[in-house]
Amino acid sequence: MITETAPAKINLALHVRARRSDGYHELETLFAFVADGDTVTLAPGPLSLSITGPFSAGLSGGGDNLVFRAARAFAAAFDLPEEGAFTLDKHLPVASGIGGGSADAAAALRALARANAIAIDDPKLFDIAAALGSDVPACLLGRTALGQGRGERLVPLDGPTGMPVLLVNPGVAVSTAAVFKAWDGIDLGAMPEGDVLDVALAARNDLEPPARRLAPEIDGVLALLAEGTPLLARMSGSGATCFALYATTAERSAAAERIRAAQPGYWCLETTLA
Ligand SMILES: C[C@@](CO)(OP(=O)(O)O)[C@H](O)COP(=O)(O)OP(=O)(O)OC[C@H]1O[C@@H](n2ccc(N)nc2=O)[C@H](O)[C@@H]1O
Ligand SMILES: Nc1ncnc2c1ncn2[C@@H]1O[C@H](COP(=O)(O)OP(=O)(O)O)[C@@H](O)[C@H]1O
Repeated sequence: MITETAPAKINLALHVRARRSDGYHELETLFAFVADGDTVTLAPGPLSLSITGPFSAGLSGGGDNLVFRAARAFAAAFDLPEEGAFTLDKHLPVASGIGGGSADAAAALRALARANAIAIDDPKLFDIAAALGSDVPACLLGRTALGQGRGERLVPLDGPTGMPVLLVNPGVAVSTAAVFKAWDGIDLGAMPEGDVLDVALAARNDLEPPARRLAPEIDGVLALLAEGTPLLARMSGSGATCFALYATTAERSAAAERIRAAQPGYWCLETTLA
C-alpha cells in the first residue's frame, strides 16, 4: 500500500491581474503549504474510492471526485489500465480556499507515479495536473512557489518553513467560480519581488473583497484573527478559510483558544508552514 499526504495550500498573497477570454483569470500568487491535510492511500485492485474522516460527509465519492479524475487522466496519459483502490481520509473542509480537492488529486498522481515507477518530476504529470485544475500543479510541486498564468506556471521559492500558522473556516462553502466572477475587474498592480514573507506582507488577496460580499462570515473570521498578534492575517484563495502567521507557537495557541471559545462551530487548525 502507498500512502501520500495531501497538505492544505494557502495563498500567502493573490493578485488578480486580468480576465482572460478562456474564462480564467491571469494571477500572481504566492503558494505555500502547511504540515497537515488529507491523506490518500493506494492499494492494488480495481478502480475504487472510499472516503473517511471528519469532512467525508457531503463529499461525493462518485466519478467526479478529483481522486477518480486524477486516476483516469493518469491511465489515459501513460496508456495504462484504470485501476487502484484509493482511500481518502478527508480532514480539510471542502470548497474552502485551501485546495483540498487539488491536494487530493496531486496526492493520487504521486501515489500512481510511485506504483508505476514513473519519476515524480515527469513533465507529463504536470500536464495531467494542469488539466485537472489551476491549483493541482502547485499541489504536485508541494512547496512554496510563485504561481503565474492561471496558477500553473510555477517558480519555486524559499519560504519561512516552520512558521506557526492558524487556519480558521466559518463553515460556509464558497464557489471559486462565483468569487472570480464577482471580482471588479480592476488590476491593482503587480506583486513586488523579494523575500517571501516581505512580499506577502506588502501584497494582497484581490479575491477577499468579492468573497466577503458573497460570504459575510469572512468579516467575522478576519476580525477574530486581527485581535491577536499575527504577523499577517488574510483570506486564502477564494475563501472562506483565513490564515494567520505568528512569530511563536504560544501566540498561535492563544489565538486558537480565543477563537474556539468565541466560535465553537468554526474549524481551527494549528499547524506550521511546510
Ligand atoms: C483561487 C485559487 C487560488 O489558488 O484557489 P482556491 O480558492 O480554489 O483554493 C485557484 O486559482 C483556483 O484553482 P482551482 O480550484 O484549481 O480552480 P479551477 O478548477 O481551475 O477553476 C474553477 C473556476 O475558477 C475560475 N478560475 C480559476 C482559476 C483562475 N486562474 N481563474 C479563474 O477564473 C474559473 O471560473 C474556473 O472555472
Ligand atoms: N477530493 C475532493 N476533495 C474536495 N473537493 C472535491 C474533491 N473532489 C471533487 N471536489 C469538488 O471540488 C470543488 C472544490 O473543492 P476544494 O478543492 O475543496 O476547494 P478549494 O480549492 O476552494 O479549497 C468542490 O465543489 C468539490 O465538490
